[in-house]
Amino acid sequence: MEHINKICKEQGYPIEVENSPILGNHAVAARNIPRGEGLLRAIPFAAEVFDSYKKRMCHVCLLYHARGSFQLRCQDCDQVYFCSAACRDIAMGSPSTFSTEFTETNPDTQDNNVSTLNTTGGYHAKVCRTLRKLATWNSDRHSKSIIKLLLHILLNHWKERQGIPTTYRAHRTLEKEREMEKNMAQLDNKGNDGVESLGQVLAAGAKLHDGSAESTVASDNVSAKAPQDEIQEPIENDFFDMMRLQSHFEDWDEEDKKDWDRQTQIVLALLELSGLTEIAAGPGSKEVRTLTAQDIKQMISALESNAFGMFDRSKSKPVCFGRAIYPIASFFNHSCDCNSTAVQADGSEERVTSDDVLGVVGAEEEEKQNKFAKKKGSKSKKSKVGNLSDSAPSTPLSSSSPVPTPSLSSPSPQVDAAEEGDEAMPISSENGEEVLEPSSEPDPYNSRVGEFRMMTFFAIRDILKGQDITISYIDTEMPLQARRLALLTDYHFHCCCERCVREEQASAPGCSKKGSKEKDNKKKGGGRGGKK
Ligand SMILES: C[S@@+](CC[C@H](N)C(=O)[O-])C[C@H]1O[C@@H](n2cnc3c(N)ncnc32)[C@H](O)[C@@H]1O
Repeated sequence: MEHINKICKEQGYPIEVENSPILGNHAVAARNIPRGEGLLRAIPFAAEVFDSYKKRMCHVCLLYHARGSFQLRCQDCDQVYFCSAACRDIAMGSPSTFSTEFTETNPDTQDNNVSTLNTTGGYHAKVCRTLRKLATWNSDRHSKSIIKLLLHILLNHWKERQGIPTTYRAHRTLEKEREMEKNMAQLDNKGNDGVESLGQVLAAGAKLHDGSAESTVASDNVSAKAPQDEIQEPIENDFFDMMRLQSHFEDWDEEDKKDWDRQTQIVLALLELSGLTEIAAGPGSKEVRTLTAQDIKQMISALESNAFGMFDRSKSKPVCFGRAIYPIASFFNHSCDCNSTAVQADGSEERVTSDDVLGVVGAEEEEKQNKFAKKKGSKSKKSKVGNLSDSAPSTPLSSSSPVPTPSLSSPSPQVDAAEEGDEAMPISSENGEEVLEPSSEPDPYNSRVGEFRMMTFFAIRDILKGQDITISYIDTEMPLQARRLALLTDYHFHCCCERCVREEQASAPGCSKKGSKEKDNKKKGGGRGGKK
């Protein structure tokens, strides 16, 4: 974990990842952290939308269109949709290439000043055929969505090996170019009498995007600033961080294991179709090795236990429309009395701050705010991560924290429910749903478009140096047995957090019979199988 700790330190994040035999990899406080301080910003290594929502999510910046569907798409596979020409060009390659002269008219946007830098060469082509095949495969939607996520993880690893920038980086390059363009236009307007020199203008543009301006966490006083106060560069993990995530394949039910044994050969064949069956032999290694069936099962199991849900929170009940994997965020262990929470950006205009998360609003004030939000027709500007439970707790998690419980979500019943739910709500332009016309597309150069579902963690209590930093994966308002059953069923572990131990000891001492009670319940039909 040394390299992750180095990155966190360099970027001013007050966390470290430690390893212990009992807790595995887990986040701890690198220094004392006051309540409300930002802990981390992270970008997904890969994200995947459920088939039935594919037209609503931009495949590149992960912007979700809550009211209808996007129009731009790959016409060959019809599996990936884009909010803008810029996002499409990042995935599919752009018709023009970068030159010092900015391009003429962009045929899609009719915008004369938009340059379409070809940063990626269109990596989507590598998986296009496979996605088309996968779409016609008669398998359950859960398996298909996990396989799609796996495909994109391996595609992103291939991109890493080719030196192709991540979609986030490519998007930032476009933003930077746009900024320079604006600055140059400004200079033109000022003409020869302009007060600023070309050098000054370009330097200003570059400064905006070299991370230093956005990440103004002072290197000499790291603790003085927090991600919620400044736009701090998020952590982008690599493939081998993903490979460090815990897998629980061995704990799966026999039936689930057999299911995946059968599907693994098909998965390997699909990966073969995209030339994605090889991975680097190790971090930074130029040598490669071929993926085995065991690798695939371990990775699928790791995705099941570690992926976060992406939720549409514009509805009265949050709807899960896909999964995203943020390796560093998955190192946060669970506690039923957690000390941090996470918020997932959803492309709304304003950035979330700790005030949004911690601001204790009285019931009356809250009602007023809700009314106001409804009146404006605006959706919530923040999207609390996860929430396995559709009935997300709106009441305080604990008396000291008014924060609804975030949680990891991949193996949740609600994920399936969301997939099912969409059947009743097909997305098409014919059924009267809103389709974004190119003219009304969001500005593709606005970094806030989609936000890449950037996840921000905040401390919801004071955390002392060396203490574990925890989030909650489930609704912690449930009683002990129900909490433990949920964690065993969906995450395959027996929770021994302080609160569980305390409550257990209050009723019957000892936390030694690891999960026996919950396993009994599960056998009696109280829980779901490993593969959802
Ligand atoms: C999302 S991962 C967290 C990172 C994990 N510790 C690792 O090494 O990759 C979730 C897994 O961590 C372990 N875990 C997290 N919270 C725990 C807790 N309160 N009690 C026991 N195990 C826990 C379980 O194995 C669980 O499946």
